[in-house]
Amino acid sequence: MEQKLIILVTGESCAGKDYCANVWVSVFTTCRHKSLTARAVSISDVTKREYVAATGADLSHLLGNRAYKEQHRPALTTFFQEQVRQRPWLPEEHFLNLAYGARDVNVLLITGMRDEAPLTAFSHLVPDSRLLEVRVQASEQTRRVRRGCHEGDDDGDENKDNEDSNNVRSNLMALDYRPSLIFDNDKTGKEGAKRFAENYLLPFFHEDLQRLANMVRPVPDFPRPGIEFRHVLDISQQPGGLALCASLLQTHFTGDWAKVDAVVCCEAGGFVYASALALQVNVPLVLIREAGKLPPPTISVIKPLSHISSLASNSKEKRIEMGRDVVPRGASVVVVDDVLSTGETLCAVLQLLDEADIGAEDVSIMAVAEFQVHRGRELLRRRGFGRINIQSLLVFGGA
Ligand SMILES: O=P(O)(O)OC[C@H]1O[C@H](OP(=O)(O)OP(=O)(O)O)[C@H](O)[C@@H]1O
Ligand SMILES: Nc1ncnc2[nH]cnc12
Repeated sequence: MEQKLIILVTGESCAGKDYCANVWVSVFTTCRHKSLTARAVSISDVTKREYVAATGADLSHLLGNRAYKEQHRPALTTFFQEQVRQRPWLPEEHFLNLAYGARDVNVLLITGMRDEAPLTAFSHLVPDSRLLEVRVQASEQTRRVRRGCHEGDDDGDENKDNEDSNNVRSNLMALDYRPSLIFDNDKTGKEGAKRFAENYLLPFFHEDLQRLANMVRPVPDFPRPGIEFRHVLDISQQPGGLALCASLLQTHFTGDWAKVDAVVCCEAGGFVYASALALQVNVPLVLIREAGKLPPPTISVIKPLSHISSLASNSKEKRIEMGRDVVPRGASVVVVDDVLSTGETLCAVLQLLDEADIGAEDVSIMAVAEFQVHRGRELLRRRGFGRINIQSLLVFGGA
């Protein structure tokens, strides 16, 4: 079976999360190039069921009747908070229950999420699936209108009171993390949502991406017993591999190449794909090397070992460097690497860019392959780089 795609559909109340999720289900299931199955579910329904079991409230009213739900909202919120206090792993449990329950479909869309940065919080739990967060946005005015006219249209969000009384949270700029994709849902009707899915969601099932994944062979017990190594660099050693990878990096980038001043990469793996991409998009490279290899003036930072290098070597860390004046201040850059696993390498690169006065707001990251189980995104967020757009062409499970 195809790799499963799990889409967390987030956004403010009445932005149209459930509406969009259902439109996107129909785009997947009616796709002419591929036979795909898809389902949308709300993660907050589980809490509602547990609330009903504990209080005797009416489930069907709670799921479908807005007025009834409004009446129960404060109690529901308190109930959920108390549940999480007693069982801190509840959000993870709920998420996993939905993921396991959807083993039969190619695409699972989850609405009703309350978690901050849910991709960072959950992706390691489903390391074999690709997890995306799509944030649905609409203006305050549109949301107010929708709240009035979508009688009975439940968007599964018990946190409405908090959100609506707090305009800071309602501003995407105020989010301290970056969703994978943002859909502007101000216009009425399905057309915009459909086009969005065709342009940004269906490409994850394109045969070229599958062809790229097939070029990465698994190598058992390397560099240590029990590790299934994925030879990501081997893509470049196969006929057409480098060109395919560069072209997918170019087309999957959600930013605008015309606004990118440099492609930044770190030796050795990063050099390979970044060079091919830079050639294709006609943007200069910025090369980060191990200390002592570049002529002065340089700036440098300590880089802890990557996950795979820490398995293969006894040393602890090294120093990496880049030319001090190669990136003009205020430039926009895309960092390209072959692998994202623990995120230590990317953190060091971002620190180096920071030293060069390139702020996180001017950086995007593209990795050829991500190993979600090592929680690289979580590390980046903890180190203050959570608002950077990170895109990975391939996602692999395993150690
Ligand atoms: O997220 P991380 O755990 O940091 O892993 C990712 C890094 O691992 C590999 O590099 P490595 O430092 O092993 O050296 P190489 O590129 O020379 O193979 C790869 O090229 C990435 O840069
Ligand atoms: N299994 C794996 N194969 C290749 N690179 C990795 N980095 C982290 N885990 C890896």
